[in-house]
Amino acid sequence: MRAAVVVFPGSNCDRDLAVAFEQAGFDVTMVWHKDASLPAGLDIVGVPGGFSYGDYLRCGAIAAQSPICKAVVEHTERGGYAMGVCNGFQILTETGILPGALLRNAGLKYICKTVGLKVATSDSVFTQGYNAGDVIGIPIAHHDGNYYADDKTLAMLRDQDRVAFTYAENPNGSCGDIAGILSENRRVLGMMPHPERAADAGHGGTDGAALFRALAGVLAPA
Ligand SMILES: NC(=O)CC[C@H](N)C(=O)O
Repeated sequence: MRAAVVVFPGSNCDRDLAVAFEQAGFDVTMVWHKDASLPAGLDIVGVPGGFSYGDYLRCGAIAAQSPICKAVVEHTERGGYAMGVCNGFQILTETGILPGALLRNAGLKYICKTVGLKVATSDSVFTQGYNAGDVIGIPIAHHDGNYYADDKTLAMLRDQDRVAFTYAENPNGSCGDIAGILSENRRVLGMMPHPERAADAGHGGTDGAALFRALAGVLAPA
């Protein structure tokens, strides 16, 4: 199984995401933002957290214009799997791969703590290792994690069962307590909390590991 992790100037969770993929059994290739293509035979691309391009303009806005993001868009348009964590989620919304936007936290402060995350659907390759309704402990670390979408988009996400995770206690003002969403074909996940920071006993929590294990279970060659 092959995963790629995109690296932007300012990414700081790229290695963590790579290790989480590796521990689940993926071979991982790091891909630089200036590369115009993804490795052949890829099973999933990870867009990591961090401060791409210093968060200038808007978090993820400049990264979304990079050569590699054009390749990520094409990969998802072909039905390829992708997941974006934190800044990666911001980038996926800026590319238009996922709907909505991440605004400044309602309290205008950077928040770094472990939060209770409710699994809203187990119907995806990312969340099938959990039961809907499970509350898991996953760290957040962001100042722009306030998910916004207009009412029509929120209704569509709910109707299509595309809300992956909600916050048990909303830390940032996100519409509908939304912490993570799925694409229409359920093959792209964007989430603000960091499952790769709770994927190993050394992290102090392992609730994120089931996400990577589930992915590996589905994407493993038969
Ligand atoms: N951990 C992250 O990816 C941070 C994302 C972004 N720089 C923010 O603070 O909102």
